[in-house]
Amino acid sequence: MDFQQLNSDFGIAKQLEIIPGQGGMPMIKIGNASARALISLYGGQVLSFRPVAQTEDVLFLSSQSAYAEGKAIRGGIPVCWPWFGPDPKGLQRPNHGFVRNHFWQLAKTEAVGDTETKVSLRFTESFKRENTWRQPFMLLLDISIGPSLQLQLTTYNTGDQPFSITQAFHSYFRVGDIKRVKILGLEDCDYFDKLEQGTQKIQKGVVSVTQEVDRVYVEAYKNLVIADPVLQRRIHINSPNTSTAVVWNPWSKTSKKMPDLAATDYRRFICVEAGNVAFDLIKVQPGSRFSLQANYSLLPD
Ligand SMILES: O=P(O)(O)OC[C@H]1O[C@H](O)[C@H](O)[C@@H](O)[C@@H]1O
Repeated sequence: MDFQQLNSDFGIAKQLEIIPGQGGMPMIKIGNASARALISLYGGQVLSFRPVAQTEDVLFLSSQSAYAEGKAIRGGIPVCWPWFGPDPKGLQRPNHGFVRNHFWQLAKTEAVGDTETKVSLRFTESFKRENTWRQPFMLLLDISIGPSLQLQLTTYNTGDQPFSITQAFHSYFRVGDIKRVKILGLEDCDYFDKLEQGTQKIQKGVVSVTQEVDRVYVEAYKNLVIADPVLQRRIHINSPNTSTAVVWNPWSKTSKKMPDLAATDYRRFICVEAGNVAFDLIKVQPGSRFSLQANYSLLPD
């Protein structure tokens, strides 16, 4: 990786630098008047986002994470595409698709004054991909680092056949104490409980997490809030083009089976994932595109 060339093509003085990160992987380090952020080209993954007034990161990143080709980075916001969860065809292809396990290309960087920095990453069909995904495509991930964190993942169908995808921003949010967190905005929604073979249930009241959870909420609201009384903040998640949301925390027992999480890490994060998951299948016609968007902002609790 030629960091000098990357910086000469994409660096922005006093705002954006491409650095060798963990495992020598290229990472984009951003600092502007609004926030600090770190984005990995491997996985096209935002690893850190911290508005300047905050002492704690908005995102959780595991200190035990692997930074190795073929493995996903545990934390931040992995991109799940072109399927969410296990391989829909049962062909043993990776969980959550393949783009979180490959390098993306840096396509564009831009400073909007000194308060917002924009980065666009590209993943094209010419990249190494699973040989069982043959549909031509191009993915563009637009990231805005400002007072809030904004993501837009656009899928372009560049072939002559339609294809269908599921997808998600698998966001790991840093919380003060999982047992005291409340997730607002899913009240009365139906959900599939993945821990009980997908049994359908109804959410009564706000979501609190006191044990392992793995749920796909359907007809979920576009605005969700994680209320965190310990860090005294609320994380607002807005995702206009989705009708599903996933809530996941592995808790102590399942965490122990995960080599890239420390034993007590489950207390410090919650995954609330905006996406088009399960029955929210998106069909992308030849020559057309679809954008998954999410906006993450903070307010005091
Ligand atoms: O370990 P990973 O492949 O990153 O998946 C981690 C988790 O992601 C999602 O939240 C799924 O709903 C879970 O079933 C899965 O365990």
